[in-house]
Amino acid sequence: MSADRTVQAVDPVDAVAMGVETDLPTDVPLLCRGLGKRYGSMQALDGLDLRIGPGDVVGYLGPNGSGKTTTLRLLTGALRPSEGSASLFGHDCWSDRRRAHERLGYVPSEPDYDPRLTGAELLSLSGRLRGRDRAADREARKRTVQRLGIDTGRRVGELSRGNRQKLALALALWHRPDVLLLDEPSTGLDPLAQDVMHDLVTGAADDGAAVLFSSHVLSEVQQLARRVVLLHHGRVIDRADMAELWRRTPHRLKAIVATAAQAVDLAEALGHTPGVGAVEVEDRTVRCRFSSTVMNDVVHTLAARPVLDLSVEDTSLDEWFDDALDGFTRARAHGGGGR
Ligand SMILES: Nc1ncnc2c1ncn2[C@@H]1O[C@H](COP(=O)(O)OP(=O)(O)OP(=O)(O)O)[C@@H](O)[C@H]1O
Repeated sequence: MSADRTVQAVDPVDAVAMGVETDLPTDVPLLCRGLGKRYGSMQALDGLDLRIGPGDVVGYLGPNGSGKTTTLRLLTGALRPSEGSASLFGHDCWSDRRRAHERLGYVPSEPDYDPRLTGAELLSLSGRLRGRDRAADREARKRTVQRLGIDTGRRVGELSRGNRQKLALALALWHRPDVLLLDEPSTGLDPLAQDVMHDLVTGAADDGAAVLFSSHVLSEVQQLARRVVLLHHGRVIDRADMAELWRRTPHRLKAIVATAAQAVDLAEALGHTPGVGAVEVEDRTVRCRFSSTVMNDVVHTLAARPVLDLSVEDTSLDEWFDDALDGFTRARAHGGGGR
């Protein structure tokens, strides 16, 4: 087999694992291969393999200090890797930073712009630095600013944390980047601004951007991410596809009916529905767990009865997160570990 055919046949991440050298693929928006970073003797990131394609949205999770910001800073070229490489569209994030970052939008965890500049000045500077200052570009900046509700006449030093975050989002998004990196993007945002941010990020992905965002807000991750990667002490300990997590993890249901007798009747009906488990009755309240695959059966059972109040909790990500961390901690206690 020729070298070219080897490159086409083998996924670059797999290729690294197999010890096959490939060129950096120019059609892959974001690729990390064995990426590592040491601060002195402390290994903050260890052997990260990650590939993100167009339109993919990856939630990057992990406890404090697990290496999320370090990864994002390696991808922006602010840090030099100690091992491995990171590339955007085939351009190395450290040695070929200028080209790598032409199509990048980045929201840092602590936006620290020159406090003397106004938002308008920063946005205009961003346009000039990108060589994008035509009427259409100025219009795009205006639209993004309006969506986020930013007063661009104020100096950065006078802005609240939330308004500085909105400005960081505008700077990252107005030019429609092909790769979007967001470090805890909802920090400081009120619920309305969080919704706008979610719409903007989803819109960018729908337009084909590859998105990697870190977050501690699991409900937000559940809403935005198509995949999740869990980091602990600098190492990936689990990865999951959100669609698969939705399918396989149970929902928790709580229904309140008018009388204790109705509660017993509902519990019996639910108990006879395949896919429903852990049915409990307490006075007028019925609780159970069910998987997404039997959602319609559960709805039919409920619809035939006089339910006064109903709540369904989606627990997929919380349970996965807790289980994965528990499993990793137990494995380490027994001398193992995981990637
Ligand atoms: N400049 C630095 N010098 C030394 N150690 C650092 C430096 N930056 C980060 N670290 C250490 O590297 C590890 C990973 O830090 P990092 O900020 O990447 O974690 P994180 O997952 O983003 O955490 P958080 O969720 O709290 O933001 C931590 O132990 C941190 O103390």
